Amino acid sequence: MKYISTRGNVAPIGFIDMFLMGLGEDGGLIVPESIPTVSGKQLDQWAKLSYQELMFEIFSLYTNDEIPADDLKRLIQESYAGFTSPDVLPLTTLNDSLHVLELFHGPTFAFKDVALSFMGNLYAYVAKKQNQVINILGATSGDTGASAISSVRGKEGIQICILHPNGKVSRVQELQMTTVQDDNVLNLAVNGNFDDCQQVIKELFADIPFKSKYHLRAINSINFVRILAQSVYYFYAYLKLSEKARENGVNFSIPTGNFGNIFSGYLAKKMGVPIKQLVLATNENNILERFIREGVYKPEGFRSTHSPSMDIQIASNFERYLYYFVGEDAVAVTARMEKFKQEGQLTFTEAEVARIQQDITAYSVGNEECLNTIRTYQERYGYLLDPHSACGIAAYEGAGRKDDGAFVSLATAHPAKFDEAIRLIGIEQQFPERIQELFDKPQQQVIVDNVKADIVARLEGFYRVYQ
Ligand SMILES: Cc1ncc(COP(=O)(O)O)c(C=O)c1O
Ligand SMILES: N[C@@H](CCOP(=O)(O)O)C(=O)O
Repeated sequence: MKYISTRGNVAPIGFIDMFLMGLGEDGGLIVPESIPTVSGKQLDQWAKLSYQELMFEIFSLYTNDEIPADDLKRLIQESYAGFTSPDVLPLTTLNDSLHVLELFHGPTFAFKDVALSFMGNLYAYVAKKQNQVINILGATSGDTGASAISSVRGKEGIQICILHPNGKVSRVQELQMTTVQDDNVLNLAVNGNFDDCQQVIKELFADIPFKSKYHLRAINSINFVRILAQSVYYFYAYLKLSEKARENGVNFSIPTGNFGNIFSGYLAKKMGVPIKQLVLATNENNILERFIREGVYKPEGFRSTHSPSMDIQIASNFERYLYYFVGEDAVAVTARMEKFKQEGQLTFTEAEVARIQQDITAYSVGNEECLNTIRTYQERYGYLLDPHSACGIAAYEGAGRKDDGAFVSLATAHPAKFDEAIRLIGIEQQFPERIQELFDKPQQQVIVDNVKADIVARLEGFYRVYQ
């Protein structure tokens, strides 16, 4: 298996090189040259596998044996040892057709741990094998940063800098990132929003001399390994449902911001998971919903919502979807992305919108609707949703076709991470100990304006130069 760029100007590379490259050096996103498929028979044979065993099988289709099987198995086992559920990702049934896949039982209580616990270990493995310094640069609206820091803090050969929007993450997210005292961690709190942070890091990844000098590495979903690791939970959810529950197929409702969570489902479907509907849930930052409903991809005023991790306008993985939408034609992707850069928007024809809607159904969730959903599900099922997971459920309620098989709604964070919203509906929750203890710890972060030169100066003072 080789990997190429959506813009067509990266010579095919192997798995480890793809992992290290992160963003394509031509500014595109990395995708596999061809997507491996899994037959129904093979899927059935995987039904009894543990999460770790399933992940090993799926990754083996992509790694070209560049990581010996025993090493890959060990890395996977170690990555999920810190998850608190024996199932890693428990599937909770709320009613005959609605199931919630809980992706938040990792060290930082959000779904990002599913991929990043593994990626942290993989970076440490590569650093050791290749005697490399790994300088990680990431942008976060709160969860990716906390999870990435947790996965590499104190690890030899790795430095990590995370940019987050100052004052626009939840209190717990901020504490999770900034109470880490290890020397290999730098938190930059940027006076701006998540899109500003993401813009800066994408520019730095596209600056090849800078990237090479520091050997910059990505943990965001621009890195295909993130997407691949997240695709595993779609297989897992499908296989965890009883044969009876999934006899008419399976559908997913997916809280989405950077398009990574849903793109992983799109990939799993292309690999052979018999998924019928992919329902994309956004909050009031609904560029993706407008793209799917109206065929206009255009950022509009940023809003702070009760689901701050999804307060995103420009979605990284949109380009990966575009690549498959235009028939894996890198020239067409480049032309459209160039147009987007020039004109600030992309429009799609009616016929194209109809095709997009065959792939994905979209629903945007207002702030009040988000809170009402949390309240209703607490009353109806005694189940406390976090505001992001509530967007997924609201989208299932508002846009899912219920007569079309089982529905799995992805629960992407623990409600304790977003107590600001939970309190608004009058619910007082007990925090898990690992969250409660954060409130007594000192914080370390550097507040910077959204000025690229200032951010670069901070990075240059922090990263080790690769010799
Ligand atoms: C809790 C939570 N849910 C959902 C999402 C959406 O995921 P993605 O941006 O990968 O689509 C994010 C991050 O954006 C998140 O942190
Ligand atoms: N919600 C994310 C935003 C970054 O997205 P990523 O999937 O590209 O890492 C976060 O919590 O930081």
